[in-house]
Amino acid sequence: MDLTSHIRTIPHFPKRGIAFRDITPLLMDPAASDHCLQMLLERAADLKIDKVVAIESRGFFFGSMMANKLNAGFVPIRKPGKLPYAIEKEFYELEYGADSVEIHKDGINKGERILLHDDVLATGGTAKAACNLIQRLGGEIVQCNFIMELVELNGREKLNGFPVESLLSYP
Ligand SMILES: O=P(O)(O)OC[C@H]1O[C@H](OP(=O)(O)OP(=O)(O)O)[C@H](O)[C@@H]1O
Ligand SMILES: Nc1ncnc2[nH]cnc12
Repeated sequence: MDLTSHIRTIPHFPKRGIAFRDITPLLMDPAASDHCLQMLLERAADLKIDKVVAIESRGFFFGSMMANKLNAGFVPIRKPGKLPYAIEKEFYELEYGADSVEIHKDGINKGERILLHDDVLATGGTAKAACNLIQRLGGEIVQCNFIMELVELNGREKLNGFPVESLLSYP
């Protein structure tokens, strides 16, 4: 199955010059979503994952599905001000703005094996900030896993030192 046919490109969203890669057609198609999930799981097979950590909001869809299938806990990394308990916070830049991300301090126990998931790896700013949070809490990042990477933005370089897997590559 060709997953790219379920990803829609919207020119100039959310800003002029950005080609937005939209996964909502993939989410609407159960067979394609299941195929995507199986491909993500294949890449995480035998890694003995304790927790899947996923990034708000588009990382939550397949992140929570993977956690369920891997019999792992699910931990959200959220935009600022959304998590109710004690947090760790990290600032980052992205392709079209700057922001910060937060995680609950009790989301990860020292030494736990972590799979980080998001839909898109672009500049890598968000994922790198997420990795910093995970490491601050003592988690071991065993894989950073994405549906797609936007190769020209070199996100992989920012995640230097972590194993990175993505299903699809876009310019
Ligand atoms: O590699 P980067 O340059 O950091 O960009 C990638 C991030 O940008 C998008 O999220 P966005 O901030 O648009 O939020 P959303 O998932 O809530 O739509 C995407 O889902 C990643 O989280
Ligand atoms: N071009 C893009 N499309 C979808 N999500 C993104 N996150 C960062 N850049 C993006």
